[in-house]
Amino acid sequence: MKGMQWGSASTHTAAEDPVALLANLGVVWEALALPEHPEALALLARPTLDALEQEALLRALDPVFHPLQAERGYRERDLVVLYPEHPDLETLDRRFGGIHRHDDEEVRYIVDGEGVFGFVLDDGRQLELTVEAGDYLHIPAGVEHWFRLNGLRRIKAVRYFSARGGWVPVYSDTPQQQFPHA
Ligand SMILES: CSCCC(=O)/C(O)=C/O
Ligand SMILES: [Fe+2]
Ligand code: NI
Repeated sequence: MKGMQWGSASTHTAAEDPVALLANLGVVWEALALPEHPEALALLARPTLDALEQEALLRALDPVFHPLQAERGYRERDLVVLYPEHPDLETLDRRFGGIHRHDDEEVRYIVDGEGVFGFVLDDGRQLELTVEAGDYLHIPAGVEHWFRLNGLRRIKAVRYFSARGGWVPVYSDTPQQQFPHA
């Protein structure tokens, strides 16, 4: 994790551990080392990947996927590749930038770049985590969260699914607090 920040209306103490607070919601954040796989590292260094390159990268990352498949029952995986020139960046920003939840778990393994996941805690406070390559995030169904790109405007993340389509955003009317955007 690259860092975290609290929402403007979320009083907190320095002693509070955001990962522990998120664990109360069932959110799992873990550091999961990227495989030392020369082909994967070469593909990860590319700004964009075509369909064949994405599949090659997913196969190279299967040593991470297979244990998750056995342990947590994920059946499929695909790749999100966002970069400054991506044609749908604004649409995706709007789609995921608002507070939402999903009817299925949201499981993301960040393999390149950075992104910001925000959460509404069970006491209503809000915080953001800046995630980076090697971060594994599991958001249970129903947890209110959001996602935005940071100034880097670049991320590659593997999405793991038990069932497809259950993670369409269901928007919440919880007002989103202000976060000082670095
Ligand atoms: C980096 S994954 C893209 C964002 C996404 O899938 C989601 O649901 C965010 O909440
Ligand atoms: Fe989401
Ligand atoms: Ni503080």
